[in-house]
Amino acid sequence: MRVDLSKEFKEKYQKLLGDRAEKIFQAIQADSIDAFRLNPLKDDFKNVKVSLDAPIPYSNVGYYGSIDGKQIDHIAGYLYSQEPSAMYVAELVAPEKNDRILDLCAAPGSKSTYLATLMDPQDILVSNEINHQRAKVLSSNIERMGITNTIVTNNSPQEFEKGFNEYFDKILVDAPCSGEGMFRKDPESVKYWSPEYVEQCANRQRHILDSAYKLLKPGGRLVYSTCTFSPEENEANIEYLLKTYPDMKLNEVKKYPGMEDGVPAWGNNDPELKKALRMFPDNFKGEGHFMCQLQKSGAESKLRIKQLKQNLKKPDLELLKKFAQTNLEVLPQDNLLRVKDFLYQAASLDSRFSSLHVMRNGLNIGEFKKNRLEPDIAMVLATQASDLKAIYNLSDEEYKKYLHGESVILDTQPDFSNKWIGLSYQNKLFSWGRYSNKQIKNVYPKGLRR
Ligand SMILES: C[S@@+](CC[C@H](N)C(=O)[O-])C[C@H]1O[C@@H](n2cnc3c(N)ncnc32)[C@H](O)[C@@H]1O
Repeated sequence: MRVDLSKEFKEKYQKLLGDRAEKIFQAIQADSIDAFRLNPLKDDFKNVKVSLDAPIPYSNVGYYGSIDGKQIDHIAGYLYSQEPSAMYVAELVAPEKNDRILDLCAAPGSKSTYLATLMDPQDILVSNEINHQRAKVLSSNIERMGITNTIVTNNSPQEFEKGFNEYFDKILVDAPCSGEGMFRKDPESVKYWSPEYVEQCANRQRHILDSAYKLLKPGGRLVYSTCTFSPEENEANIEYLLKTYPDMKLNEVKKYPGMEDGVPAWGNNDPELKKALRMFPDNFKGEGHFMCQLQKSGAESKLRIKQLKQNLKKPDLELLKKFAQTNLEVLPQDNLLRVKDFLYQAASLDSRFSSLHVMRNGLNIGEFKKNRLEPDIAMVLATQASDLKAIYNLSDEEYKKYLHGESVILDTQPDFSNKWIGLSYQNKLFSWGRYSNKQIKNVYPKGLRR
């Protein structure tokens, strides 16, 4: 589809880029570049039905090419579709052992799901999204990828300032922006563009950066990224940050072929701005992006952390034990938290999180119903086959029916005596099934059926 660039847009970039502008306008009319990532949280993560012939040079898990959202590799969380430029953002965050990381503008979750795979599973990722509907999508992507160390929250950046000042070692601000770098991927978005919209975005981004600064520990690292070209939302905002907070400095980052320096003339001519990184689609195999890594100076002060107690009462614990004895090889023991009727293995028990709108804290194990615990799909997606007592691998026909919401009638009577069965297709676990009398009852969540 042709991207209808406005006269104002073209004139702006002709002024900024001279002769190069025409090349970029042409690149915006070309096809966007598809890519995907593997999920190393799975033991057999390379066991996917998609070509791995074209690896992305700056990512250990990224490949050029497109995937089918209906294939089991996607449904079971082995694959995540993400355009190639965006993959470098998580690499710039570069998680380290014992980090507490905040992804402040996280939906639908492509950076968070990448970050989680670069982190030690014991360390905490807070994945926040201000918009409730988008936060639900984020939460379901975290679930699909089998991630267990993440707290998904639905708050504004300002709401974090009440309890989380100087709390995070690394913060990612993948800011809401005018999206100029994504015009060819989403040609409709060009309709929202205007100089006033760019200004509005820049203004909102500065507010988000003000909050992020407060939440960052001294010594901590902030990564700022946008998928837009505009100087106002990029170099000018970094210039604002450096001027407002003199303890913030830009770090040098590795630039692979096609990655370009930030443009000092698009800020206040500070040569430091060269340390930022730009990707233009005429010169880079990906969409248009800006990103940079900043560091806050100073030494970290000790924070007092009040831990919530595990709050599982004896009868709940008995139900969990009963469920685990029949269905699991391991009993979840640490960080058990009951929230209403739901049982979580919490990523964090820090009481601060009670002040936020938490949508998911770590692994959702299941829901207490009358006299039983019903496991949640999150558990099966985060589990390796060896952790389950019973698994049934569906045939092509059974899989189609199961995804559709039907139960599976078995010809034989397997040794499943009323168990929760891990269901797989092509040997990839993707759901629970409840076995009873030669039938596997369908418990696939309605929202995921197709
Ligand atoms: C570029 S998108 C994030 C993409 C995401 N990081 C990913 O990789 O999947 C920016 C997000 O910021 C959110 N947002 C909008 N206004 C915001 C605000 N004032 N503060 C924080 N986030 C905001 C949007 O809802 C949107 O989900």
